Amino acid sequence: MTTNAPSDPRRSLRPLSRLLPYLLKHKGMVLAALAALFSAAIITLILPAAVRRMIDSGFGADDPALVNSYFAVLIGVVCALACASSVRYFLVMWLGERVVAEVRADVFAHMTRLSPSFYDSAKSGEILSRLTADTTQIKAAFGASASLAMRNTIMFTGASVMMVVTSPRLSVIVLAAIPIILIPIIGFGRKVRKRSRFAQDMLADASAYAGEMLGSVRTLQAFTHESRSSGIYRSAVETAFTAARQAITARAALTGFAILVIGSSIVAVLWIGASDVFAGRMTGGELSQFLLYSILAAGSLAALSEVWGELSQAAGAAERLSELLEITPEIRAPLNPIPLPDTPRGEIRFEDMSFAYQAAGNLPVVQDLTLTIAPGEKVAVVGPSGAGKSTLFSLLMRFYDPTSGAIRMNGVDLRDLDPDALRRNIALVPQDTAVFGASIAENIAYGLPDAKRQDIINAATAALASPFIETMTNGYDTLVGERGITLSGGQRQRIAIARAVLKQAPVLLLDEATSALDAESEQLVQRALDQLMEGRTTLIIAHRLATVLKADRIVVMDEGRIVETGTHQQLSAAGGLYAKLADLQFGNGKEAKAV
Ligand SMILES: Nc1ncnc2c1ncn2[C@@H]1O[C@H](COP(=O)(O)OP(=O)(O)OP(=O)(O)O)[C@@H](O)[C@H]1O
Repeated sequence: MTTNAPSDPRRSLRPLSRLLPYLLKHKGMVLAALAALFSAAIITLILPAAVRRMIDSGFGADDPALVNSYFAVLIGVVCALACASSVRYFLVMWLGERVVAEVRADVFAHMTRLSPSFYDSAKSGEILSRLTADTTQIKAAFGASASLAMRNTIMFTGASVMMVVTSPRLSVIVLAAIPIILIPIIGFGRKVRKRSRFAQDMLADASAYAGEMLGSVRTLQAFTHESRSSGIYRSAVETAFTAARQAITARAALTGFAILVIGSSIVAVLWIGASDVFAGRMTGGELSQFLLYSILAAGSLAALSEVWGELSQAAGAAERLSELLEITPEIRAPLNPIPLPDTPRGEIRFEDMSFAYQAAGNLPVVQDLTLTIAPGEKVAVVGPSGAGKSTLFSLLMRFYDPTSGAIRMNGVDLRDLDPDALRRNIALVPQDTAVFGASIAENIAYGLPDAKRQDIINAATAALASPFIETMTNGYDTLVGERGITLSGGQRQRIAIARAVLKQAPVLLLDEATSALDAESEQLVQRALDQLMEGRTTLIIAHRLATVLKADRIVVMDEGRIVETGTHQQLSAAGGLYAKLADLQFGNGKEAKAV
């Protein structure tokens, strides 16, 4: 995956424009926020002028009544400022939260649609870090930094103009200090950005590592890997800390420098201004007004330097998210998909098909495979480990497209079908059953969330899962741990079979569906599966040949090719690979006949 390389020069804020459509969905709120932003800035800019008039006309004229009325107006101005600022804060933060909620939901929805080939090489921990850490940065940018940037730009421009209007002479001193501050800000800022991006990359890697390790905590402990894992994580976190420390050092130096230059220029202004007041070249009120404007201008400039760093970090985050959103799923529905009939017959044809996984360097895994499976036929696929059996199932589900040749269902090339429609017609019992941290009933109804409770119970009964479910504290409403950790392998497998029973699809794919069951349960579940297979096109992968004896046909695969086909008797008699496998398991096939 192309990720956030620290050397990547992401200085521009352009990636943030990718988020504009999200903002534009809430035009009313954006306009209201801008109005509040401008009002607050303008009111703040009015304040110094009001102070000057109060000093010059009130104190200067020695008129307490005037001073009182000025104070009353000032309180009104402060109230308006308070209202505008709190409305601004609410609207801007609301927009930040809203945009991020929508970006997160869109990125997740997009990720669920990416083909399995993407996940063959992607790190899920790293993607999670983008979904959480990067979106949080964007929230900060939209919620606070963008509004701060706008507010401070308005304030800086307004205060600078007002300074020149108030005293062009003193303005020269303050404005001369600006380049002295800006030049190091740009230099330091670049360093800050580079180091903090690096710190984030290291943290993302560390989170990916932590996610993987904690997800397999039993293996970690079984192999006493605790200290090593902790050490690896600690050193990643330490590297992130070092990078963050360098960024902080640069930022601290920058802050000190900015305060020194700004403070000195203000003192200089005050000094020169005071002598101007003594000499009668300006009034005390004018000096106060100028001073307040220069403090506002300096404060805005300092805030802008800080915000700039945050905005460019957010731009980096937006870019990382855009990268994810720009990945197009390899498997997509065609523009005009051919509809499958309401009750498809379930005929499957592999036509001179070859396939290679990109992630495995395009080495052919299935080669020149031709096979037709009639509707309702039960075909067993056997062969040594790594022969390409599960890959056939993945291709049938259209998780991948063949490199050459075609696969057809009811005569239609899978690439001409909508993948959703295709998958609705296939029930898969995979090798590694995925059970989720939800209730047992929700897990069984995973493919059919609207299923009736009675249908769920019937499916569980058929899959022989009801006896263990009924002994659980809350029966079908019992929550299972994350990834079904609180269930045994056999229990998980029965949940998967119940799922397939509930789905009632015309094509059934069983990949080692009973491998985790004890002999007795296997026989019972097998009976349930026999019933389920009735009238359905079924492909069965099984290492235990006892499971495949009842198949209408057995296909033997080796190194991605079909090497034999026939019934158990025919293949045992042929003396090929199947006979060898059967011999190893049954001893001359004698016991096989007994099964
Ligand atoms: N997602 C993947 N990315 C890259 N290579 C893969 C992927 N899945 C499987 N392979 C490779 O493809 C080959 C066939 O794997 P497959 O799982 O289809 O074999 P199998 O016959 O089902 O094996 P088993 O009986 O052990 O399940 C193997 O060499 C495997 O390493």
